[in-house]
Amino acid sequence: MAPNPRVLKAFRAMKAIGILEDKVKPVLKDLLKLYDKNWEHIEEENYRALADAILERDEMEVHSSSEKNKNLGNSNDDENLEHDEPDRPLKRLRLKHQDNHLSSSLIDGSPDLGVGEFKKPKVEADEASAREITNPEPQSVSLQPLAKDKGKQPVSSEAGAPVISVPSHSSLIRSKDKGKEPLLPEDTPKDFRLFSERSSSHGVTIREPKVDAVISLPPKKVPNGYALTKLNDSSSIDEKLHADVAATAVHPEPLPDGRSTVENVSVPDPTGQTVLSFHSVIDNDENNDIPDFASEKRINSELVKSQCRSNPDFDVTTAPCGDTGVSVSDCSTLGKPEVQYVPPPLNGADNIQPDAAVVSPQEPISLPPCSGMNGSPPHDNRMVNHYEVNSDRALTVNNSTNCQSLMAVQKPQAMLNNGNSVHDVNDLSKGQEKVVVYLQNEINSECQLSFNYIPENVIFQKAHVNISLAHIRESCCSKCSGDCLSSSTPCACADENNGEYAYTSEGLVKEKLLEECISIKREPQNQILLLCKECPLERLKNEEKIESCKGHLMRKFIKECWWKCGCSKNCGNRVVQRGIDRKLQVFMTVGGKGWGLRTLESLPKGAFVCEYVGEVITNSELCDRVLQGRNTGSHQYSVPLDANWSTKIVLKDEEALCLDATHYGNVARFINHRCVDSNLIEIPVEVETPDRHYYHLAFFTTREVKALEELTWDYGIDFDDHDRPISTFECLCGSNFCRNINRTNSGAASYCLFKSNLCNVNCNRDLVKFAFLYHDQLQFADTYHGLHTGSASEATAT
Ligand SMILES: C[S@@+](CC[C@H](N)C(=O)[O-])C[C@H]1O[C@@H](n2cnc3c(N)ncnc32)[C@H](O)[C@@H]1O
Repeated sequence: MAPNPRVLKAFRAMKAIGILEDKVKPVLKDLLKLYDKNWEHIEEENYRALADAILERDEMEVHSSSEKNKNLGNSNDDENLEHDEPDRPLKRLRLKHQDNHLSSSLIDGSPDLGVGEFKKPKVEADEASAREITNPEPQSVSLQPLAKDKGKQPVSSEAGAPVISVPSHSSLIRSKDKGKEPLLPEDTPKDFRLFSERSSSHGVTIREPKVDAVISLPPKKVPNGYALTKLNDSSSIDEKLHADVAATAVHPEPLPDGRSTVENVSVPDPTGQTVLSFHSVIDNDENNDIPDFASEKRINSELVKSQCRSNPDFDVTTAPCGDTGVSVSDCSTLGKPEVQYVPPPLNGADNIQPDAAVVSPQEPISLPPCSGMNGSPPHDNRMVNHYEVNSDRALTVNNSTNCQSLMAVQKPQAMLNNGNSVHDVNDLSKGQEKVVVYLQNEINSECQLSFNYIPENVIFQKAHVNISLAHIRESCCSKCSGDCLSSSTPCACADENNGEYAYTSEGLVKEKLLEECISIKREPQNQILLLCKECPLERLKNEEKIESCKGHLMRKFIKECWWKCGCSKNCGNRVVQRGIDRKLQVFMTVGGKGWGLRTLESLPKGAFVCEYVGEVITNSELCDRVLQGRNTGSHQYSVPLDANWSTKIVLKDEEALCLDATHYGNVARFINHRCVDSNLIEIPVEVETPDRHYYHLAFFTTREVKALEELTWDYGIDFDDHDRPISTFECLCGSNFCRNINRTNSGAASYCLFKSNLCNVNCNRDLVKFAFLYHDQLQFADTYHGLHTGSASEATAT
C-alpha cells in the first residue's frame, strides 16, 4: 500500500527540525488516535502538536530514567513515578489545547484567535488526575524589578579598528568563559576600543533555573497572589522606573465572575510621584496556564503612552528641514534616557536634550525555560507558570522547570499583525517578527538574555537619519505598480545596480552581485579602499594621536523599492524590509561561543536571513557608552555604518553612525564569528535613505546552508593586532582559515589570509604580498575559490 502522503509530510516536517522517523511514528500514531484521525490538529502550526508531543515524550523518558536512578532504593518516590505513565505527554497536550481554547476566547473577548479555534479532543477519564499533576495549586509570587547587569567591563579600542564590536560572552558569569579578560585597563580612558572589540561582559545574564521534577510542577500561570513591590526611596531612579513598570499585578482577589483585576499600576512622573493608575480586568481562569499577554501588552502600551504624555521629551518631531517622522523618546526626566520603540523607527531626534546621561535599560529578556532536545515542548503547561510581569520588555519565569524544547515555527496568521493578538510567550521576538524565534539550550541551563528585542533599527537619541520623502528624488519608481521585477524594463530602483535588480524572482541575491560582495570582503587586497580625511574610527580609538585612515571597503549596495515607489509591498525588489521569514533559532553553541544563531530550514545561496538591528547611535554616543561602561560595566555590540565614509567630508563624531545591539537588537546579535569562510555575508541595503549615511546591514547566505547549521559572519577582527594587544576573544570558529593563530593551530595560511582579509579599516598590502609569497599563489587561490563558490566544507576539510 502506498504510504499516506500526510504521514510522509509529517515525517518530512519533523525531519526538518531534526527528529527522526522512528521517533515520530509512535507519537504520530498516538496523536491520530487521540484526535480521532483528525489530521488538521496535527498539521496546524507546522505540526507543532506533533513536535511538542515527541519532544515531551523524550523529556519524559529522560526524566523518568533520571528520576529512577535518583530514587533507586527509595520506595516512596516510586509511587510518584508511577504517575509518569507513558501517555502523559498526550494528556498534557490535550490540557494545553483546552487551556488555549479557554484563554483565547477570553482574551479581548475574541473567540476567533487562532488558538481559540482548536477543537477539544476526546477527554479521557483519567485526565483529571493528570491535570492535578500538571497544575498544582497556585502559589503567591512577588513582583520584583529584575536585577540589573552587574560587573560589566569596559570596551576598549584597538589599532586598526576592526569592523564590529563584539562583546565578550558573559565572561563574568559563565564558567565556560572564564579567563577572558577585560579589554582595557580601567585607567586608560582615552584608549578604548570601539569596534571589533568586546567587553568582558555582554548581554547574556545567566541564572540557573530551578529544575523541578516533572511531578512536582510549580504553580500555574500568573499567580493569584501577586504582591506589588514597594520601592524604598533609596532605590535608584533606574530601578524605580523598572520597578514601577514592573508593578503590573494581578489582584489576589478574583471578581465574582472569576476574573481578576489589574490595578495599582503606577508610572513615576518626573518628580517621582505616581501619575497613573488604572484598573483593568483580565482573565483569571483557574485552568488557564497562559498569562494574559494581551492584557499585559495593553497595560504596557498604556504605561508607555502615559509615560510619554507625562514626559515632554517624548515627541513626534518635525525636523528643521521639513523632514517628518517619529522621534525617539528620551525619558531623561525619569532620570534615564531611554528608547521607546515607536514605529516608524527612524528620525533625527534633534529636539532631545543633548547632555542626557547615557544609560540603557538592562532588563533581561527571560523566556520560559529554554530548550533542550529532551525538554518539554512549548506551550506546555509547565512553561507558563510563575511569571513576573516586569514590563513588555521582560518576562521572567520564577520557577523554571526543565529546559524546554523550542523551535522556530511559522506564526499562525491569527498571531500576525493583529493588534489584539497575543504573542507566543516563548518567542524571543515577542511577536514582532513574522516567525517565532525560540531559544534552545541543550548544553546548560542558561536561559536569560539581557537585551530588548526590536525588529527594526531605532534611533537612540542624536543620530540624524534623513528619511524624508522629499529627500528621495529620482531614485525611486513612483510610476511602477505591482512587482517591479516582472516589468519588462528595469525601473529607477535598479539603476543603483547597473540597471539590474539585486534579487532574483525567488528573492535571492543574484549570483554575480553576491560573488562580488563576497570577494570584496574576502579579497580586500583587490579592492579600492576609500580613505577618510580624518577617520572617525581612528579618532575614536585615540583622540590625542589620530592615525591616518586605514581605508574602507567600497561596498556594493542593494537598493530596494520603498514607500515613494509605486510598486506593492510584495514587489520582488523589497526583501530586507519585509523582515525575517526564515525559521531561525537562537541556540547554545557547543564549545564556548555562547549563544549562536542557526537555521532550522535549509537555505539556498543568496537568501536573506536577517538584518543587523540595533540602536542607531552616533560615534560620540558610542564613545559615551563606552566611557560609561567603564563605570557601569556596560558593553557593546556595535557595528559601524562606514560603507560611505570617504575623503569628501570630514565626518564628525556627532555625525558618524553605528548600530549598537547591546541593549536593543534582534536575532543578528547572536550571530557568531567565523574567519573567512562564514556562511553569511553582510551587504549594505539602501531603503529609505538615498544618501547612504544610514543604511541597513543585511545578512545573506554565501552558499547553500543546511538545516541546523550555525549561521556565522566574519566580523573582520584583527586577532593579531600587536599595536594594541588587547584580546578580543579566543576564536573558536573552527575554520581552517582561522585568523586567531596565536591560539589555534590553523597555520600560516590562516595568518596570511587573515592579514589580507582584514577588515575594512586595516588592510595591509605588504602583508598581502607576504601571503602570496609565503604560499604558492595558485594553491591559495584554488582553496579560496573553493570557499567562496560554495564548497566551504570541502575547502575547510582540505
Ligand atoms: C555578537 S556576540 C555573538 C553572540 C554571543 N555568542 C552571545 O552569546 O550573545 C559576539 C560574542 O560571541 C562570542 N563569539 C562569537 N564568535 C566567536 C568565536 N568564533 N569564537 C569564540 N567566541 C565567539 C564572543 O564572546 C563574542 O564577544
